[in-house]
Amino acid sequence: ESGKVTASPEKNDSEYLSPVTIGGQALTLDFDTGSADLWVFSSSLPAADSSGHTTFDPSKSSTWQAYQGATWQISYGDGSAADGTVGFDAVTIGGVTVSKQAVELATGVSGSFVQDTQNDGLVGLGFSTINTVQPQPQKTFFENVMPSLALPVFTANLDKDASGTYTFGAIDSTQYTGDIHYTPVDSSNGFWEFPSSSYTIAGGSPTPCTTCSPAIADTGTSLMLIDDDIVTAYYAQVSGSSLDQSQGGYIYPCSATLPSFGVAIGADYTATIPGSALTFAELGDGTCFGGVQSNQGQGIQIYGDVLLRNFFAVFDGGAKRFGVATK
Ligand SMILES: O=C(Cc1ccccc1)Nn1cnc2ccccc21
Repeated sequence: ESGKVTASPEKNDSEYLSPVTIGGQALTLDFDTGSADLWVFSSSLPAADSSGHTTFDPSKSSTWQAYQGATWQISYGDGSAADGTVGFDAVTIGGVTVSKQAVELATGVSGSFVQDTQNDGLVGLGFSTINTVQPQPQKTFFENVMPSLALPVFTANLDKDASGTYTFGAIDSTQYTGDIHYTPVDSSNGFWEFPSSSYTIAGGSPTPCTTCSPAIADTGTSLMLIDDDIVTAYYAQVSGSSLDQSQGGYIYPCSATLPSFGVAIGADYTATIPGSALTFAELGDGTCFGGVQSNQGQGIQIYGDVLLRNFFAVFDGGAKRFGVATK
């Protein structure tokens, strides 16, 4: 079997939201290859926290099974967090159903989730080694459905300021051009992680970097969070740019011409993003906030939506590989 769903961007393509049915209830969730918990705003949240969100009410699902005593708590790199209880229910995405998917009910969420009223929770599409359910980590939707998919893959075809597509179980050849360039994935940290040992700024042949951190493909991150020395070199080529503490990153005049930025996807391919696609947001006063920002020395580079929205991306759970193609 295979299925596809729309991925609709929030403002600035900060995240992409997709329709999911759980126990017959429709919610709008953020598919996140950078984590492995499927959690939803629940009817048990304080009303002040769930106001504006659609909540999942287990008492209204005839197929809900509580997982007595199980709990979860997650915190993300940006400081946001959520926690709660666990059960199992039928989860359907694009016509593809897992009948007993672990569904994590939020009884607590941090402020950024409360404010993001279009987002009713997340579908983690990383590896279940980082699932936070106790006493027993639970499998992701993709891990559960993989054996019944025509191909053990899902693809992300995200677009700039336009709706894209997630597809499970098929590689839709109408969604890309040319070859798909794959790299093996090391899933030992729970991410779709691969080496990224060269980069290019403003074109030309790639600069090798033996000290470059490995990278992860992360649909749940808005920006590209890159090793500090590379980011410094990039903005050195943007006239009028500066590191603005209050904004939390590099800004520049929106009239600036940004150089292209290319990053290695494994050993054989450089994914190059044109400068025109490297602004994340206009700040309203003629300055712009860059899509390329520092990873603050975290030892991992996070290739988020600023990269992914320019490519067709394949997450291959069968061969444990990640691939990109132009489109
Ligand atoms: O947290 C991050 C990005 C990040 C920021 C700073 C340091 C390290 C990583 N992404 N992310 C991935 N999945 C998420 C889900 C919610 C919020 C943020 C999420």
